[in-house]
Amino acid sequence: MPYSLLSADELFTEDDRGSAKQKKVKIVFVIGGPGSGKGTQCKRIAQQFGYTHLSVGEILRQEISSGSETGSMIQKIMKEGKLVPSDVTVRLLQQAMQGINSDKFLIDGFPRNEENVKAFEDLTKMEPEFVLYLDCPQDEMEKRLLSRNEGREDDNVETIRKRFKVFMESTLPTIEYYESKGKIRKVDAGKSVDEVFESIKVIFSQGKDNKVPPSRHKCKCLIL
Ligand SMILES: Nc1ncnc2c1ncn2[C@@H]1O[C@H](COP(=O)(O)OP(=O)(O)OP(=O)(O)O)[C@@H](O)[C@H]1O
Ligand SMILES: Nc1ccn([C@@H]2O[C@H](COP(=O)(O)O)[C@@H](O)[C@H]2O)c(=O)n1
Ligand SMILES: [Mg+2]
Repeated sequence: MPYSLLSADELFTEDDRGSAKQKKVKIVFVIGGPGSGKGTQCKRIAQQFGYTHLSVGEILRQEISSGSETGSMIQKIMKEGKLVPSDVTVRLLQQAMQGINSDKFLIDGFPRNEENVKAFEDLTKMEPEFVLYLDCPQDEMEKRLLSRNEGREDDNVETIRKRFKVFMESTLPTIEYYESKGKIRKVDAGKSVDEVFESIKVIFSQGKDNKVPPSRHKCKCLIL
């Protein structure tokens, strides 16, 4: 089945179509290693700053729960700590976004690799306003995941280590790509939940365009 993503036309509301005005949808991506606190902080950001929080991992887990063939394919990949093909991920993300009437999306756990970035850019022709990067030491992330107790099949030492490897090899280059575009807003996520949120609040409070000086994350350029 061919997958399509939100087209520019689909981003018009009924009212907007009448007055030929485009609905401006603002997107913020939230990335960080497994257990860096993406879900925890996104809940707070959504509450305080009026964003719609979409966790891509959660969207994929819902597909698993639906019992579909795609769901069983996703389940196998997740158990291995690997990444789901981008056409599947982006289609499910699109469906979730289309089902919600919001102009501010906080997309948690996306993008995870170069393929995710490319699929999103190609299909939506949209870019995030900025990318929040939760930077956390690996030993702290591992400790958090091993005491999370939410019954996730991928929260075991073996899979956690694989997820760290995928983060280093596949996700860090996407951070470098957005850094080269001046879009990374990095926070130290190794502190307490309250302290991390204090740093995040500064970023989300910087005027309507969220224009804050980019963080000084050293990186190489990712050629897409
Ligand atoms: N700053 C923090 N200090 C201590 N514990 C935290 C902190 N942030 C989150 N936690 C806890 O760590 C665990 C992982 O947090 P969370 O689920 O938010 O991470 P995540 O980045 O979404 O992980 P994943 O990528 O696996 O979905 C949770 O049990 C959460 O309560
Ligand atoms: N863009 C993404 C996001 C997630 N996955 C898969 O889901 C797993 C869990 O994601 P969390 O954000 O909840 O940690 C992740 O390990 C991947 O298997 C993905 O493939 N692509
Ligand atoms: Mg999460």
